[in-house]
Amino acid sequence: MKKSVHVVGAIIENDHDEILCALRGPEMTLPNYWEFPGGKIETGESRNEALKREIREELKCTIEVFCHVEDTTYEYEKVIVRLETFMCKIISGTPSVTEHAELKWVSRKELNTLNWAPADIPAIEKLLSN
Ligand SMILES: Nc1nc2c([nH]c(=O)n2[C@H]2C[C@H](O)[C@@H](COP(=O)(O)OP(=O)(O)OP(=O)(O)O)O2)c(=O)[nH]1
Ligand SMILES: [Mg+2]
Repeated sequence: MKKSVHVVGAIIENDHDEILCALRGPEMTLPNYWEFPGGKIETGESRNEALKREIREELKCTIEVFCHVEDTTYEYEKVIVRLETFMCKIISGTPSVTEHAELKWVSRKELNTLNWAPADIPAIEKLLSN
């Protein structure tokens, strides 16, 4: 049976209506796709706790988590991913690259110019339409 993972992704928006997009590296699973920073929820963690921990680990900054945006399940070749995304704001620190190949701030209307991981498409559509 295929492995299932439950993942939280942070849609981090700044004061210029730009969203922080992260490029997965060539050695990661789903290489060279853009995603929202975040990762798998660990046992006993809430989604909020998992998101804050992942962002501390991956971007070295602290966020506040706001509204839930999307809940999508996507079946990849080897894994089934349930991705839940939340609007977030940075409350301290500046995002720095630790695991990703690149981080960039992209305006909402230009989000569709990036090659997003398939599980992210419903969230991207929502962000484009708001
Ligand atoms: N963080 C994150 N993961 C995503 C997104 N879209 C999407 O399909 N994924 C997939 C990629 C991975 O297969 C899985 C978990 O992501 P992850 O790579 O951040 O978690 P991890 O470090 O614990 O996992 P791994 O690379 O060791 O497999 O979810 C997204 O927007 N953000
Ligand atoms: Mg991650």
